[in-house]
Amino acid sequence: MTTKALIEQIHKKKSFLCIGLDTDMDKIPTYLLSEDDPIFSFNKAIIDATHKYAVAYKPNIAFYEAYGIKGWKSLKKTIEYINHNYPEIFTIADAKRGDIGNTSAMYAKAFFQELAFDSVTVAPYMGKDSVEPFLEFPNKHTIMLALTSNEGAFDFQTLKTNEQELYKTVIEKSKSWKNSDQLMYVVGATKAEYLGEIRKIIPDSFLLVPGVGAQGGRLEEVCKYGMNKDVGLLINSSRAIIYASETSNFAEIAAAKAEVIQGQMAEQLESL
Ligand SMILES: O=C(O)c1cc(=O)[nH]c(=O)n1[C@@H]1O[C@H](COP(=O)(O)O)[C@@H](O)[C@H]1O
Repeated sequence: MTTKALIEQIHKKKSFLCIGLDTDMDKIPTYLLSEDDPIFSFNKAIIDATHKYAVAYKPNIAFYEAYGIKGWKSLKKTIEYINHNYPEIFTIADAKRGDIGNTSAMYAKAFFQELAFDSVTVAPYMGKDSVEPFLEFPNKHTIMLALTSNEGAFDFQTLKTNEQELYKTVIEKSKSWKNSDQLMYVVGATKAEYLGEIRKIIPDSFLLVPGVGAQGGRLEEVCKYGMNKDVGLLINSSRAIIYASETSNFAEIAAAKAEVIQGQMAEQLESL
């Protein structure tokens, strides 16, 4: 999907909500466990109920890998279901990959070709040649960890190297990489106060912002510092939406949660 198509969808739906499909067998309603593929059944119900309010879905690959072959099958069915039924939706494989070049090329093939995601998250620790293979795929996007939402972000990412914080150096360097216009960046909603500084380095890039809801990040603050003329934000919420209820009408309740967030996003878009 092109960035232009993503922006159009955001304006059409008045939403920049990404729903995280962190689907955990221990958390889904127990009556689903007797189904053939409980993870897919749960995802399908959530997607059908919430797609009006969301522009992106982000399955976190760990939640699928944890169940081995069955989990991979559920993941494949989920991405195929979205691509077939809701082709306007932007899809993110949250895999946090990155390795030496020929290995990264295989990760890229797995998520962009075999599974046909629009984007994949990568960790930048191994540098340029570990990220560039992901950037070889036209109209696919590579979402690089910049400043993450967790406490451990302060262990390395904010340490000063060459007079500035490491995360700033990482973002700056990545701008010189081949096809860097296909890069997006992860910035945690819990780090909203850093967004002003980040926007000075990458005013035009899209940011994936996880950490609202269960981790305590605030939508208004993220928009205040992070929004650009094209919106430039995909704000993710996983647990606070998909596990809003354990009852049989879990999908409706998830949709109601998503609708509230979409309403707040529509207000923010009015100020653009
Ligand atoms: O790359 C991510 O998506 C990510 C980066 C980050 O800094 N923090 C973060 O929470 N995430 C992911 O975003 C999701 C957040 O889930 P909730 O806290 O349940 O909304 C999880 O899938 C995390 O793995």
